[in-house]
Amino acid sequence: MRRIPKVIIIGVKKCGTRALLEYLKLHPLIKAPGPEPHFFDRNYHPTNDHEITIEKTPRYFVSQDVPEKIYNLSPNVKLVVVIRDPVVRAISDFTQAVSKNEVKSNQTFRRRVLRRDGDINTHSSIVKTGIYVRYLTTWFQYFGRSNIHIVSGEDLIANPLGVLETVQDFIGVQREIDGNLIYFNKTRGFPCIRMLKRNNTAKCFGATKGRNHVQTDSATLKRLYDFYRPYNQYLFKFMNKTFEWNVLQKIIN
Ligand SMILES: Nc1ncnc2c1ncn2[C@@H]1O[C@H](COP(=O)(O)OS(=O)(=O)O)[C@@H](OP(=O)(O)O)[C@H]1O
Repeated sequence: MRRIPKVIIIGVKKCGTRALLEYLKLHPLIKAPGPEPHFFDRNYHPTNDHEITIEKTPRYFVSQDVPEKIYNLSPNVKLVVVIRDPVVRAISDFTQAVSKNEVKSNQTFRRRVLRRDGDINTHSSIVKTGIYVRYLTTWFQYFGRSNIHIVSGEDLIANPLGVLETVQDFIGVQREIDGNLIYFNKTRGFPCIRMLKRNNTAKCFGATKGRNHVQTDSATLKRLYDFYRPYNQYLFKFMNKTFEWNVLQKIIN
């Protein structure tokens, strides 16, 4: 029988999708073909699989045609979305672009997210991606609330085991991820995975995860927080849940 993934981490870019995928792979029944197989955009071929196949492709979240494509193939698929403070997400996204040399040398975070007149550049994907509620409403229209699970990226770092319990319940598998395998690594400042098969050596995520962010000024941060606030409030109402997105608040006050 030909199968497509039963669970998809659809995003959001720079919110912790890779960590979540790696943790879930510790479950004996959960298999992932690769970190980002791009099943629904580049490699649109259903595959054979007898286990719970999971894939993560953060671009799906913001791709207009993907919700319908997935729905037409698999209306009951379970979707997981990781979201974090959209201002921090934007900085993380820009930091990645800088490190990949995708940013001109005179480009700063401020210039990327603000227009010359000081208004928010709503055409920038770095800004748009953080308007989570705009994309989520489409996903909810197709898949309904019961098939979409929203994870806090901040909780995923602070309490990975707690998050994983809720995700395993959502996926419908027994809670079999061994909590001893995930531990907080002080040097990295993030949780890492203990590799039993490799003498308990640590598997931390590469330098592209949890890196130092580019610096930005408090006025830009304030503009962004003001911009996202109404969208966030709408999102919290929509989800019936609130996230504490104020880590940078002390800088702007
Ligand atoms: N355990 C662990 N180790 C390292 N990093 C962790 C971990 N858990 C969550 N995170 C956060 O994941 C952020 C990267 O998100 P993604 O994996 O979704 O990025 S990507 O879109 O796939 O490029 C990354 O963002 P930055 O800190 O901005 O680099 C991390 O904050």
